[in-house]
Amino acid sequence: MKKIAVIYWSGTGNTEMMAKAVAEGAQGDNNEVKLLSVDKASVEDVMNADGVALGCPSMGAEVLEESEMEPFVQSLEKVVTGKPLVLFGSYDWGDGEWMRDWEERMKGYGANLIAEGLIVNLEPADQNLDACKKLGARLL
Ligand SMILES: Cc1cc2nc3c(=O)[nH]c(=O)nc-3n(C[C@H](O)[C@H](O)[C@H](O)COP(=O)(O)O)c2cc1C
Repeated sequence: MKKIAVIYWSGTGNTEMMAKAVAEGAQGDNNEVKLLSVDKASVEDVMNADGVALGCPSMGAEVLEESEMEPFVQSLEKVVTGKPLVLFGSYDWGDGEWMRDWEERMKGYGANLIAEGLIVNLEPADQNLDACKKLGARLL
C-alpha cells in the first residue's frame, strides 16, 4: 500500500475535477489517498506521502495562484528531493507556459517528475478525466 497526496487549488472547479480523477486513479487496489485543497494541506502531507500530485490552473499571467498555491509550492523547496511527483491543471487562453515553468521549478527542487504535466483547456471532458486517472496511476 502506498500513501499518495493529491493537493490542489481551484477557483471555478475545473482543476478540482481533475484532482478528483487523479485521486481515483491513484487509489488503485488499496492505496491510501489524501485529496486536499491546498488550504487544508501541510508540508507534512507531502513529506509523509510516497507520491504526490499537485494541481493548479494557470492564473495571473501564466503563474500559479498567488495567495495559497504559490506559497505552498515555495514551502516544498527543501522537502521534495527525490519525491515522485506529477503536476496537473486547467487553463484557458494560454499555451501552457505556467505548466512548463512549474515543471522546471519542481525539477530544480530535485523532485522526481514521473510524467509530463497534464494540462486541460477549461472544464475537463471525459477523455481528459481518463487521462487524469492514468496520471494518478503513474504514482503507484
Ligand atoms: C485571474 C485569472 C487569471 C488567469 N490567467 C490565465 C493565464 O494566464 N493563462 C491561461 O491560459 N488561463 C488563465 N486563466 C484561466 C484559468 O486558468 C481557467 O479558467 C481555468 O479553467 C480555471 O481553473 P479552475 O476552475 O480550477 O479555477 C485565468 C483565470 C483567472 C480567473
